[in-house]
Amino acid sequence: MSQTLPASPAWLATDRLDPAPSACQLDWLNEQGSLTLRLTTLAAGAFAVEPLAEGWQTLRDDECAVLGVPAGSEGWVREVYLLGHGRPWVFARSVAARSALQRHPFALDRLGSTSLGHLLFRDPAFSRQPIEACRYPAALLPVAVRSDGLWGRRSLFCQGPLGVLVAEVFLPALWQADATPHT
Ligand SMILES: C=C(O[C@@H]1C=C(C(=O)O)C=C[C@H]1O)C(=O)O
Repeated sequence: MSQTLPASPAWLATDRLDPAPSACQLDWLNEQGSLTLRLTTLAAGAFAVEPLAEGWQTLRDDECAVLGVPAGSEGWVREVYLLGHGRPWVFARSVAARSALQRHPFALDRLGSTSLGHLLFRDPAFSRQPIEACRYPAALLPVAVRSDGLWGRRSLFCQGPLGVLVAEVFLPALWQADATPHT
């Protein structure tokens, strides 16, 4: 029996999404600044990063394509929840190719509950490529937050030949929080 592979996200420029997200969702999808900073503001400081899984894995084909490495390449994978008031608001998966990290060390594996954003937005040498978005395949989410049709985005942060691909999936609890700011 053939093994069914998890769906691969269909990433598109955010102005090509059809049907289009709501204006609020598009505003978040297109956020050019640090998501950590924006979430911290929305949470009035009650923000945290919860690491879920970290380690060397075979990267997905769509990740290898963006990182410019052969399909089936290994890389460091960091999956986290970004929490507001202790609730998961965003699921994030950040990856970098082993071949690039061996040449250009980057503390992706030593962050723990420190936000990756502090590294990427601190050093001006990191440039961000255009943001893409998709309805993120539920099968690629942690079971606890698995749901069809959630909006996800990804962008590649580059520092010379080092690329860090960051994907963020916006969870329903964020839309509730954004609609009703915490009192
Ligand atoms: C890129 C950023 O870093 C955030 C922090 C992450 C982490 O700590 O793993 C992952 C995704 C990002 O939303 C950011 O703050 O914009």
